[in-house]
Amino acid sequence: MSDVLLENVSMSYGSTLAVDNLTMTVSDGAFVVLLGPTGAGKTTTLRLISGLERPDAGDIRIDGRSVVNETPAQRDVAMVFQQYSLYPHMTVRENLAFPLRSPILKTPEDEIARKIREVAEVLSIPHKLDNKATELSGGEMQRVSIGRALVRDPSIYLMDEPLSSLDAKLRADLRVELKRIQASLGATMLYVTHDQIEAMTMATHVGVLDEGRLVQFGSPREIYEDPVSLYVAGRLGLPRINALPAGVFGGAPTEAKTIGLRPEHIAHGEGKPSTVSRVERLGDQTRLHLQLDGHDIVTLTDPHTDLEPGDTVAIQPRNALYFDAAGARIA
Ligand SMILES: Nc1ncnc2c1ncn2[C@@H]1O[C@H](COP(=O)(O)OP(=O)(O)OP(=O)(O)O)[C@@H](O)[C@H]1O
Repeated sequence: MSDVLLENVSMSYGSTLAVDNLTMTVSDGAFVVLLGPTGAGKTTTLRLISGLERPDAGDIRIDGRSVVNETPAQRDVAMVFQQYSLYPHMTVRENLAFPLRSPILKTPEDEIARKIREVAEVLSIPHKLDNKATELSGGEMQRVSIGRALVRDPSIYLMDEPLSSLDAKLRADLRVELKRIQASLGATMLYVTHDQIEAMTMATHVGVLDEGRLVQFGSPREIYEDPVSLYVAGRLGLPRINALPAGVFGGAPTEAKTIGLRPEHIAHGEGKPSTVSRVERLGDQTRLHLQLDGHDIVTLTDPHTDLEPGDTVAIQPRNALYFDAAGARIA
């Protein structure tokens, strides 16, 4: 596996600047998750590294070697797309073997057989190896797509929401399995997801993109606890961080325009009276929707709470984050 470095990389589609002067290192063995809303440039970043797109400016290095003039095959990256992309006329076994038989890798047949067995086991598809790709369910096809990357030992795995089309149980199982495989292989991974749990549990580092720019890079915990802006604070955490006018509870720094309160950073029992507007019981947690001076707030409460809409709850902030008028963090 390898270090992958993007250095001042920019790329436009026509007049749309998709990636804007992006500098980022994916270190050997790191699991980097890219976060950002739709259109932020996540997929384009993966396509630039894989060689499916060429940067207009900047350099991309794999293990110190500039790869911008190399073909995707020469770069030796493995990409998994959100939508499976299998060869429909081939069996699962042939699909998995395909990348290993490339003229560049030329893997011996006994090793191909061993790798296919291993990967099929991990992905729970050994009984499907002789099926045609078209004879699989959507979830099975996506597992084969992931398997096609995992049979290889590329310089980096690039995965674009690989689990998003799977059902909840399979997604949870494969999340744990992918993380285990990555850690045990010491694989370098760049992974796009909108899933909060995947980002928090799989990533060693999170990169937050905003309109093609990297606005923060750090451990999931840093991004969650110490965001540089309101935009970054809104990318991690479910329910999302509450953003309210800075003065609602008093005591805000003078420059502050907005107070950011994560659901778990709202203490109940003392402070300003708020009105319960909705109680959402999710089983393991109960979300409390509150109204305070005309603002909606979402917080968490005891799963067995007796609170009902119309009740009054006194609340006060604990560990608030403050942001200025431009959304930059000031405290
Ligand atoms: N083939 C294309 N032609 C023209 N514009 C494109 C093309 N692909 C992407 N774009 C534009 O480039 C920008 C970045 O797109 P990109 O797909 O990288 O975003 P993303 O963060 O991956 O979004 P999503 O979460 O929806 O996948 C967007 O404004 C998008 O509309």
